[in-house]
Amino acid sequence: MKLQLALDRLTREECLRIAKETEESIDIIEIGTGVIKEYGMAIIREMRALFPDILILADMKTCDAGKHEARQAFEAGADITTVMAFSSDLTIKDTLQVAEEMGAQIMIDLLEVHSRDRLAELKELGVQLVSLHVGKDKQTEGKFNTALFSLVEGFDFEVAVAGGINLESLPEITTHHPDIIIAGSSITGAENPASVAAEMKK
Ligand SMILES: O=C(CO)[C@H](O)[C@H](O)COP(=O)(O)O
Repeated sequence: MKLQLALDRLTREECLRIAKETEESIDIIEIGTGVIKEYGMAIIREMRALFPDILILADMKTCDAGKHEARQAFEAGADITTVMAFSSDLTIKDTLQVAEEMGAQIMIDLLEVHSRDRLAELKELGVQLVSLHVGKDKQTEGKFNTALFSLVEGFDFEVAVAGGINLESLPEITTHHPDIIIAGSSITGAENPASVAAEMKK
């Protein structure tokens, strides 16, 4: 089970500091969508240079122009980039093709997707990695809960989970054996990010 640190709504300096403080406990550094909007591909390049041995995920949340955006992220040094599950099948196919060509990976973000039919279509398209995700705004109505695993039950996907996950909710979530736990604000907003990340990893 990998731990992915989501760096969202932070300055460049905060991203670098928190990644440095937590690097021993994390397997994947996620450059959040808002951070990419602020700093562009430059921050992915910078993180790649600073953390050559940690996987980097660019949370591009691509929903169109898939080939171009996937290439952009991978050329900047990302190992994984995200594509929205509601995107056209053509977009998903194109990004999977670019990932294969470049030896990288696509994570399909299931944000607001509730239909298992769509999961079957994603499987058919060749998707391997999906993320069950309760968005930031939706978290005001409730954070990630284990009932959400029913969407992917019976499908052979690698599964990441995200949406306000913290030390309190983690033990129940891990009983479902997701492949990747994504934690953002519970680490980045903590007084001591390194100790929360270490505790989560443990
Ligand atoms: O993709 C995201 C927001 O769209 C976040 O990376 C994800 O939700 C994890 O952050 P948090 O633990 O703060 O919810």
